[in-house]
Amino acid sequence: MERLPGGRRPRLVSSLGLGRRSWEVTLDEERGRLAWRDPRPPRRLRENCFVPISEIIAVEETEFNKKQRNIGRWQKMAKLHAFTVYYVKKARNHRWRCSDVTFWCVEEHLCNQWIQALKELLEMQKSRPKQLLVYINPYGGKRQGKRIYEQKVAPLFSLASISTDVVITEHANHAKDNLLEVNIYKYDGVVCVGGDGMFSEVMHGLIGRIQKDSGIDQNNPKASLVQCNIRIGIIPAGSTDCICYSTVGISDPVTSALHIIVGDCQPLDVSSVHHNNTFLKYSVSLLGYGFYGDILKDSEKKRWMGPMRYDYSGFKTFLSHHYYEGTIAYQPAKHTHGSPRDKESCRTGCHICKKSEKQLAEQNKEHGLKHEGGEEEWKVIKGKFLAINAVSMSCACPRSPKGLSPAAHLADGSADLILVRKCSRFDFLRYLVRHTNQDDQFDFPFVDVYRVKCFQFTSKLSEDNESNVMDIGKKRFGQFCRDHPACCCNIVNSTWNCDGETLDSSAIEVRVHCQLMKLFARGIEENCKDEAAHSQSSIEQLL
Ligand SMILES: Nc1ncnc2c1ncn2[C@@H]1O[C@H](COP(=O)(O)OP(=O)(O)OP(=O)(O)O)[C@@H](O)[C@H]1O
Ligand SMILES: CCCCCCCCCCCCC/C=C/[C@@H](O)[C@H](CO)NC(C)=O
Ligand SMILES: [Ca+2]
Repeated sequence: MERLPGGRRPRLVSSLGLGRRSWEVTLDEERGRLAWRDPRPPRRLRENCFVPISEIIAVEETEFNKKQRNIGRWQKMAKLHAFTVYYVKKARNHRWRCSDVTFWCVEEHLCNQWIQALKELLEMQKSRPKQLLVYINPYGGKRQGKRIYEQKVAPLFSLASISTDVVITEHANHAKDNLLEVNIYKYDGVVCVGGDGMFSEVMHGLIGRIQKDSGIDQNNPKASLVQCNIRIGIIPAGSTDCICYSTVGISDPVTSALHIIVGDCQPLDVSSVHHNNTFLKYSVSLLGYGFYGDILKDSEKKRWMGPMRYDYSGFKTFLSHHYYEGTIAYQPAKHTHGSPRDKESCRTGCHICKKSEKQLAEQNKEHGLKHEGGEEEWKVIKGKFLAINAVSMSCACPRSPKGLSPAAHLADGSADLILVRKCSRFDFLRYLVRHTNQDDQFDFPFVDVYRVKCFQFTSKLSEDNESNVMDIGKKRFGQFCRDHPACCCNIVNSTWNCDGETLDSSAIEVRVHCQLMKLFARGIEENCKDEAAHSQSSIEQLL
């Protein structure tokens, strides 16, 4: 396409065949879309059909006769030339699918002009990945990771001309260790096929590698960590897939692959967890002590059950009704404008996360990598708790579509700290059930929620018994109590559930790092079936 003054491109408008009819097709670079309309539509179809260029997956020359149905006299009169545009079609519940439309014409030159113009525009989509490093956990979830990748994802990557290096993991920590060695900088992103645990591995590998290459000591809980700009894509094939669900709105491999192909980018908060100046773990979803820690600990022994293990251990843990005593100290997140009791949730283009992004940029400009603002007031809470949950995102998942904290933000630099105090089994059940319906799960006298930027937790046991000798006794006592399932006493420690991995230390120090990493996602889109998809479906009815 020739350029107009100022580098602008003209619109490319042609009359092209689509099905049996002739359509007016427009490639409008300024509006960023490919549109087609029937110049003489029946009354019920006076719509313009369009696809945003940013959601076109690929364009290919098409061998017309193989692909098309009989289009009547045109086919007999001349050799036809055709091209197919593959694009994202948005279905219900945030599901994306790859759809296609084939246009034809008699002139070869016109067909080539269209293919070239579309390819040039796709080349200009700079955020799209060209080379990806893929890790597949063959044992996650229902052990379908390899099949899902090969059958549903690889063909889409190949259609979009993305080249991949694929590693099928052979043991736990394979991906993490590998990321510390390989030349990660030649890739535009890393994809993990598996569940939250697999994502956590890849995230630890990437963040750890960036800190190592930048000379940052991860053991220092006050260090300002260096942001990781290599995006991670999640192809869900795990048991909970909470991180995928909370950032895309659905756990569906094809939808996630398409978000990777179009080059989406969603920044994500990451919490660091330390104990005594020793780095333990990073977390992006749930850090849970008590109920979720106990479920995880029990379910790890039942991995052979697959995703069902969480239901089994969940029921068992609910019946055991253990509570734990301890002290929590936290610093409120004063920089962010939202509250955990907001009615609005974090959605694509969220203005609260955008404000945090701006603040972060200003802060980095002023202070470089030096950590600031550590001396604000701490609030202290002591008590007996059934659950202590800190979530950096909503933690929505198929079991709980609004999540543990429905108004938590993906990238605002804060976590929601949820304290569920000792209450009756019946009340705790009411609290749990509210995760599955529209009622407010924070509207109970025994539940408190705070938006925090950091917190510390020490169990009563760690406070009381600090010496090694006492530690041995404590472990023995713990064993004793576990041997009597009917006992609900609080003299044992729970474990922390850190994004689905257990942490044995019950005294921890947690800090949220605003937007430390990025995903191939765009957050959850507002739940309306968009105009383009609507028009596309009417077109399909017509063809
Ligand atoms: N080849 C392997 N063999 C054994 N374990 C592996 C292998 N590859 C990865 N892992 C480990 O398996 C753990 C669980 O995997 P993954 O998260 O994919 O599935 P899941 O636990 O079923 O799902 P979720 O985390 O969503 O509940 C990860 O923590 C990862 O370290
Ligand atoms: C009787 C009805 C009870 C319904 C209880 C529903 C509550 C479900 C909430 C699930 C939240 C899961 C948060 C995600 C945690 C993940 O990090 C982790 C690893 O995948 N998964 C689990 C289960 O720990
Ligand atoms: Ca957050």
